[in-house]
Amino acid sequence: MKIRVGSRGSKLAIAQAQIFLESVKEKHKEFEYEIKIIKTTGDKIQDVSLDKIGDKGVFVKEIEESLIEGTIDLAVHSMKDMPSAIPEELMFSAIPKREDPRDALILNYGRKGLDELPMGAVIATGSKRREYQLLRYRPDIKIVPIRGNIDTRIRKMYEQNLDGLVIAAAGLNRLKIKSDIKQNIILLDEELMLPAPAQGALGLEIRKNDKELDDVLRLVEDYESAVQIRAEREFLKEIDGGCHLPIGALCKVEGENILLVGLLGNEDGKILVKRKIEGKAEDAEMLGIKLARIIKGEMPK
Ligand SMILES: NCc1[nH]cc(CCC(=O)O)c1CC(=O)O
Repeated sequence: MKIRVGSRGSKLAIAQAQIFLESVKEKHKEFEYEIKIIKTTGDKIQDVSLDKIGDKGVFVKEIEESLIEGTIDLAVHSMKDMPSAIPEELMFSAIPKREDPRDALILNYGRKGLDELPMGAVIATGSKRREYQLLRYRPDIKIVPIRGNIDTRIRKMYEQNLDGLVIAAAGLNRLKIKSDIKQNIILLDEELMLPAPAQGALGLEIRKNDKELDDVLRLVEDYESAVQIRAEREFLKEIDGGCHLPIGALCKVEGENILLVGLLGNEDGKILVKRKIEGKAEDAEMLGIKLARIIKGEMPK
């Protein structure tokens, strides 16, 4: 079978589609694919901050239209960029093994670590979740906004002589970006920096009626990743926040049990509520909803 796969044109989008598709080929010898690049609204508008151009849908709308029209059969997305609701005609297939969910800090030349940064050091991020959690740990740090794909962000760090940049470890790993003489990459512990719901996971979007493709993709399902994503995405959906609020979630699986940590803050970051819940893996969705309700109940009106 030959599958037409839609992907955004960024290096990261193409790399993660290829890495994933090669892993399917290993399990299913007859599997063949071609990648079609689709330019989304989010890719076209590069100079506007994301909270101003609308919801998460800006990176997926054109790709979903191609799926529905039938010009592609599969879209490989970063699950964390996916809105809670997808079109009726479509569904997510299997959840493959998740990359490292943590955030990483890329430090410019000579900077040793977060604790060693001088007072008033300048760190770039466009995410409220990253900004406010970093400020909790180091209130003296100055946060500046940044946009663009991973290479562009790193280039801007050098050009503007910033001290560092927060970015998803998954993206760095997939693009094989490592520490070197010019930059030092450190992973941020989830205690300090709770990741975005589903960070590091892929969302495999297909047509609901494409049973044949769904069966093939099920070969690469990863049980633990699937449970984590169910809990974290259900938490996100119930929080119903939008990208102007800091929202984080991370689920850990221990056999049949899970531990889910969730975070919600207000717009200016003065309030950050972080709580956890434990239970059975089979109740992942319900626990996500329950935790979201607990946290929302603690937010001042
Ligand atoms: N928001 C953009 C985006 N979408 C997915 C990733 C990284 C890969 C992933 O989390 O799956 C990134 C870059 C980042 O957040 O630093």
